[in-house]
Amino acid sequence: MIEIDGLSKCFGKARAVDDLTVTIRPGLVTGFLGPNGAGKSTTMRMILGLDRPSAGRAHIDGHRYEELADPLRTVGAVLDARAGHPGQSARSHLLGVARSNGLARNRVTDVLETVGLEDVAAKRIGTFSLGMTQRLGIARALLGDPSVLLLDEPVNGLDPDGVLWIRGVMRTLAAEGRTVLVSSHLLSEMQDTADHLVIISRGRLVADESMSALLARRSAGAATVRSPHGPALATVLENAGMSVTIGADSVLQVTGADLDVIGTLAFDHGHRVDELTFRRPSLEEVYFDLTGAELEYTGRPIRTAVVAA
Ligand SMILES: Nc1ncnc2c1ncn2[C@@H]1O[C@H](COP(=O)(O)OP(=O)(O)OP(=O)(O)O)[C@@H](O)[C@H]1O
Repeated sequence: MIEIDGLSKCFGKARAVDDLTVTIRPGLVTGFLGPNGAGKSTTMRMILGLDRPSAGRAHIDGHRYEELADPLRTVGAVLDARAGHPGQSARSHLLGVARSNGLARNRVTDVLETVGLEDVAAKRIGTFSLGMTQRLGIARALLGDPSVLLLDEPVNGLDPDGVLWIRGVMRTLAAEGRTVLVSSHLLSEMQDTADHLVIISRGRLVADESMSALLARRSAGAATVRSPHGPALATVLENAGMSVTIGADSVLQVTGADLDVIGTLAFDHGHRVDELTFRRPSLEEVYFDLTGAELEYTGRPIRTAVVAA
């Protein structure tokens, strides 16, 4: 379990992480989402004792990272998959990490097998593809058989096979009862992988909810209403305080009410309804609903330079 309490980090006057309080529970894949610069990496670095908090604390299984007697046995992390000397083989790199952390040699064979690198264990790391490098990073994180895993953007640059593989690994680790915290800006990837989401924006917590609860938020979803009396029904619904847009073939998109309320109003006013469905918002829509107004870096149109003749 990771317990974060009032965690803050200032770089000069800038607050990268601002009074963050959240608990990351075991047995789940928790997605850690936020726009670029939201403070995800800084938070992970503070959990791992790589950055000193300006205020607050982060505990892993009840202890600050610095207090852990055998850190690798408690927490494994992949912050930057690149590690080790490019001329070293994967096996000798892992053996070195095992030796310097007092871990049994046979763990190296175990983790090489877990990540599917046994056949290339003797190859030099420098010749590895990005996917193999990510696998090696995960092997290193698993060496101590830790109960907590932190992965910073693990699918960055991976091909679909690699993405699928990492997704499977995370799900398996969580199913084994471990705490898995994975940061990403790939929302669609999180939608398929995470059980729970922690979303931050400008260093502040904006959501800490199960994936299903987050997607069930009605604010970003809309009801589709198809009726031969579209415009008249739209007026009825608007008069009841709902927000209605009329699309092609007079199909209505309605927000601000549950389906049964819409259906009852239509019935009471004598409007036949041929379709009444609720479209669940995608994670992307919910995410922008939550963070959109607070994006640190928003795109601006590129101006074409005008060169004076
Ligand atoms: N060492 C540092 N010195 C100064 N500012 C920093 C430092 N590290 C991070 N920051 C700033 O802190 C803020 C949070 O950065 P951080 O890398 O934690 O965000 P992030 O959510 O991981 O972003 P990304 O998705 O782009 O990796 C940013 O404004 C960043 O510029």
